[in-house]
Formats: sequence, structure tokens, C-alpha cells
Amino acid sequence: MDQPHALLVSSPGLGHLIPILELGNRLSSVLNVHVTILAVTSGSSSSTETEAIRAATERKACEIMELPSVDIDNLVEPDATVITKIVAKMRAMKPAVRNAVKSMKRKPIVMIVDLFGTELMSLADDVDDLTAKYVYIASHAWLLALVVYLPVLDKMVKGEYVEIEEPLKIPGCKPVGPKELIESMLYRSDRQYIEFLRIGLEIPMSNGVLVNTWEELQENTLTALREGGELSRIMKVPVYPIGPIVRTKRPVKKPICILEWLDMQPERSVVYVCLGSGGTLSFEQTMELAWGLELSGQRFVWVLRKPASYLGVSSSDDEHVSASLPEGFLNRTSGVGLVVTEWAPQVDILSHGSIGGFLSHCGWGSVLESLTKGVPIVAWPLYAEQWMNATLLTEEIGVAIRTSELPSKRIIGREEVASLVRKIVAEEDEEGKKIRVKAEEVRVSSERAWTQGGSSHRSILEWAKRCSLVS
Ligand SMILES: O=c1ccn([C@@H]2O[C@H](COP(=O)(O)OP(=O)(O)O[C@H]3O[C@H](CO)[C@@H](O)[C@H](O)[C@H]3O)[C@@H](O)[C@H]2O)c(=O)[nH]1
Repeated sequence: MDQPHALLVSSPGLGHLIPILELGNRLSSVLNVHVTILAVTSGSSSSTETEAIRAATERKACEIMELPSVDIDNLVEPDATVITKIVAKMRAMKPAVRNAVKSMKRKPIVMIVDLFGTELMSLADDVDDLTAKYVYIASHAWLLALVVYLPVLDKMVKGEYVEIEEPLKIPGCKPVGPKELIESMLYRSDRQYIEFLRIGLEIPMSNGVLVNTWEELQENTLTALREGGELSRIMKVPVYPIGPIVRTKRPVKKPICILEWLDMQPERSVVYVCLGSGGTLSFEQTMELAWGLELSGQRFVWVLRKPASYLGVSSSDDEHVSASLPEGFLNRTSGVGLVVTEWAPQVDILSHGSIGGFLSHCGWGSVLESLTKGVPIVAWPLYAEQWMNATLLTEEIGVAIRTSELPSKRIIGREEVASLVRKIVAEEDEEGKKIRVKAEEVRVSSERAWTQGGSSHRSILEWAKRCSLVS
């Protein structure tokens, strides 16, 4: 008999592609179903997306089709935000996705879209066998709560959210203060805000939501989303916490110099610095970060890739990157630190025993990759929902420390950088010790969630039964 077939669609940007590739891999291996992934990528300039697709294809767990990119220049203003562009691209890809599904010999019975693909769910109505449509939130449950509650807040809050004096109350959840707003809420007249409102209304029109967190990590928020109360009445459909789903360490085919360097460092002594697939800093902030790392006296691996926009367009070159470092920095820190200007093997780095901390932009993928390895975090949130993530990690979960002010609001000085790095990595600091202990507890809990009978394992089976992927 044919295996049941699940269709996954990813939106442009590595932060969206990687989670869908990993979800596909997990569905295929745990449920033994046939998985097709339609990848809407940023376009031909994104070699990192192409590489991620190539690596996932090699695993042979899923059938992956990269859909040819369509031009959206006439659909959005040139200065439109990244989110507006992603959403516009997904909208423009609807006919291509429809054609791809219609031409499939074996029709999928379930369609899963990500946060920016909710408009594609209506395609399910045109395909006979496609009876269920789900949304995959590659981030956490608090973000899900905020997005589905946004249409309520939109009516309740007068003026701009940035001017609120009282944090926004979401039933059953931690209130959302000005330091936790998602980037798309900053200006209500901006098109990306309107898109988020629409997404908030469309999520409850799905058959349910899969979310990349686990029961024990966000119990209160998940309960509020599911059981009784105003939020669950708005949510309407079941929520399945199935995380953490993250990339795993790759088999090493050839020596990787970063890992060889890490092999020579003492255990838990190195801070890994990386601001995700799209995070960049100003020239001034890069200087302060460099001075701060040097001042901390700690070992480091710093991924200082050439600044690239989220949709894969390079805006600088390697020489420019080195030129943004203080004079003599590379010489003075040689032996103590490594500056990497290329795409780094992040999961392999975070899995290495000599890593003691991660200075991260708090993209949820990076956060989970860190937590599943028990690595504590210095939160350096930049954009998207990263402000929320930093608060969640510091105030609720207790696995991170954060900068005293949002890095988007002011330059974080070298003394502060040095102190944060020392706290998280150096053995003697009390606050750091507490955070490290918590990070280890969370690692253990993350592992349990995915053991046989663990909360996420149960949750995915419950979901798969509900949509007839397994009997
Ligand atoms: O040199 C690098 C840099 C990044 N990565 C990987 O790239 C991914 C980055 O993902 P993530 O940490 O989630 O960051 P973004 O790409 O910035 O993710 C976007 O999508 C996430 C999931 O929805 C959101 O949480 C973020 O805020 C949003 O910016 C991770 O798997 C990293 O391991 C590398 O392997 N090497």
C-alpha cells in the first residue's frame, strides 16, 4: 500500500527553510510517511539556501522541489520590509504551488505551511485528497499566542504599540511589553503589520498548529492556547508542541579547521558568537563587540560573515568585514580567538565540548540548537520576534543573560560585552553558574521530550493519527 503523503511548503529565508526541512525529515523518519517539500527560496543569489536543500536531499528522507522564484519587484515598494517581501513572494507563488500539487501522481493528504504561507492553505480546497491543512510555527508558543491575539489587540490598543505604558495582556500568557514587541508591530501603518493581522486571523482557520517547542518548556502558554479561557477560544484549533526539532551534527567528511581549533581548547571555555543567517551590526557596534571580546579575556569563535540582507543579497565583501575590526585585533587575539567570515557549521560548533556560551541574536533555530546542547546564551536580539525570545530565555526559562538595552536602540559598549561574556563562560561567576545549571536541565528536558513516550513524541503521534497519516 502507498505510504500516506504529507506536503510541506517553506517560505524564503534560511530561518524558514531549515525548520521545514528538519520537520520533513522528522515526519519521514518517525511516522514513516512520504514527504514532499516545496521550497520557495529567495532566488538564485542565495547559495546558502541551495546548499541547505542539497544537504537535505542527500539524506533521501524527503522529496524536495525548489520552486523557481518569481519576480515581485512590481508588487512591493523597493523599501518594503523583509516580511512584506516574503509574504508577497508567497502570494505570488500560489499558482506555482497549485500546479506543483496538481501534477503530483500521489496526492498529499495533509498540507503544512509556515507562518508566512497561511494564504496558501486555501489551495487545499482545490485538491480532492488534501483534507487537512496545518500551520508550523518554527518559533515558540508565546509568539503563536501573540499572533493569534493580535486582531484583538488591534481593536483594543489606541495609537502605536511602541507608546504603550502598560504591557499588552494576553490571557494566560506573560504580558508583552515594549521590549518584547515583534518587529512587525512597530508601525501600524506598515504593510507588514497588516499582513501579520491577516496571518493572526488565518491561523485559526487551519485544522491545527504544530509548534517547535515542548510541553515542559512552555507549559503555561501551551495550556492557555489549548484549555478553556479566551485565548483557546480564539485559537479554536488544536496546538501540538512537537519540538525541539533542530538540525543534528553532520558526519565529518573532511577536517574542519574551526572544529580542529576547538579540539585544542579547554572544555566549556569558548564563547561562540553568531547572529544568525541575516543579522548584521553597524560598524561602530562591530568595533565595540571586538574590543569587548578582547577585554573579556575569554576564548571565542566569532562568525563575522559579510553582511547580507535576509533575502540573500550580499551588501559587502570579506575585506570590508576585516576592515571593520579594530587595528591589530586579529594579531592580538590570535590563539585566543577565531574570526570566521564564512557560513559556519553552527550545529557542529555548538555540539563541541569546548563551547561554554553562545552570544546569539536569539533566532529560534539558534536558540534550540543551543538549548539542546546545554549551552547558555548571551541574548543579543536584533529583529523579527527576537526581543520576545530574549525575554523568554532570560525571564522565564533562565538560560540566558541579556544586554541592558536592546542593541537596536543603542550601541552596547565594550565593558558590557566583556562582562556578559565573562558571566556566561567564566567558572567563578554566581549568576553565570545558575544559568549554566539551568541550561543543563533544559538540555535534559529537551531530550526527554523526544524519547519514546516523551511529550513531543506523544504529541506528534496524536497529530498524525488525527490527520490519518498513521492509524
Ligand atoms: O554561519 C551560520 C549562521 C547560521 N547558521 C544556521 O542558520 C540557522 C539560523 O536560524 P535562526 O537562528 O532561527 O535565525 P534566522 O535565520 O535569523 O531566523 C528567522 O526565523 C526564525 C524562526 O522562525 C526566527 O526565530 C528568527 O527571529 C528569524 O530571524 C540556524 O539553523 C543556524 O545553525 C549556520 O549554520 N551558520
